[in-house]
Amino acid sequence: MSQESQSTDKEIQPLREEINQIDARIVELLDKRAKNARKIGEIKGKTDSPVYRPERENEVILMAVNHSDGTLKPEGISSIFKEIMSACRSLEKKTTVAFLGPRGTFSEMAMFKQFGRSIQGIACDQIEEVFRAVEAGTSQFGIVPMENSTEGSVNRTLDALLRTSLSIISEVSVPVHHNLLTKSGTLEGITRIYSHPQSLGQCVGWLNSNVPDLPRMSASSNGEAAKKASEDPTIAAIAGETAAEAFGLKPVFEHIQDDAGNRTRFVVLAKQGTEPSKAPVKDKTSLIISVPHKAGAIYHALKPLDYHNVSMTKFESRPARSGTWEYYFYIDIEGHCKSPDIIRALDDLKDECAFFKNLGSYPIEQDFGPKHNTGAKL
Ligand SMILES: O=C(O)C(=O)C[C@]1(C(=O)O)C=C[C@@H](O)C=C1
Repeated sequence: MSQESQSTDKEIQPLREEINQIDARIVELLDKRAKNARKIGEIKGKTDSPVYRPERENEVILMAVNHSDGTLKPEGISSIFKEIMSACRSLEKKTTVAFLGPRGTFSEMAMFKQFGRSIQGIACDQIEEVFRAVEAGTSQFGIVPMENSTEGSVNRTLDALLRTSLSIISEVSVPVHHNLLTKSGTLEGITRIYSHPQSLGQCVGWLNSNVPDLPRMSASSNGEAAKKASEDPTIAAIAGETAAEAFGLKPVFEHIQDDAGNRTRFVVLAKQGTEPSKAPVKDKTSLIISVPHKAGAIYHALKPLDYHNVSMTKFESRPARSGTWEYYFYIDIEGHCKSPDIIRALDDLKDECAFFKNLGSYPIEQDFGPKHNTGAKL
């Protein structure tokens, strides 16, 4: 060992010793925390109340972020606490989550971001299968893509939401970076490109400029496309890094999505509902409505929101498929459906609607940008 590295080691050693002591203390506290969670689980078991409480988890994360002196980044604290709560939750009850598989999809990434790693993921082939798994009780929760910042809404999810008896209980978004992947890491011998239609749409500009002659084929998921590419050297796939790792593919080109800030928002489905979040965490409520086929109907339907001072954060239409140019409107409003002002607004809104469905209330995803601080304390 050189003299230089000996002196570096001498300087590092006391800091490592201190880290060892801190880690021992952290583990003691984590065990103590886990024992409390286990007790909470026993109490919940007596009344059959839901173990997973997204509104409480958001509150815990927000308090932890605000307690920090800023040395650790908010997103770092958030992911540490997600994993702590995931491990604690697993002592209360095993968490099962259905997602759009196979492994390596952005749905899987969103699932781990929301629930942590101490869960059992159940890979489904189709979005509708995720709904069915939760409805049938094969899985406690399901996670489905709702909208993408480049391509807009995921229509199969919107259609399945119309029919389901499940509620939306939380939302989570992940950055979506696409790569062009092959077995060899080159385009030699490649005759076609597979991906999910949404992903092909998110990369259309890049594909037109760089590989205009390669036919684009639709796959049920990016993971499925990656699987195909791993089995056939004439196929390239558009998928993320995790799919590349899962199926042993190499990138030919990285970050080929047309928008560098490309993100997908996912929603979590369950049979259970949620309770209103504690301030400063805010809730939103998702609704589907249709209005009578007459002039000014949508204007009259939305008037109660204005009257009760309720903010609308999303408004989107989808054909009712009745062949009569009628539409379902997918609406998000701020607030929880159990809070008095929202109850009043929704009562008035229902009176104006031909169809009304409350998809559920859930905590608004927290954005841990660099300047984040809401004042909540541990
Ligand atoms: O507070 C609760 O209800 C708990 O069960 C504890 C806990 C946690 O680890 O903090 C675990 C699971 C829930 O989703 C929320 C929080």
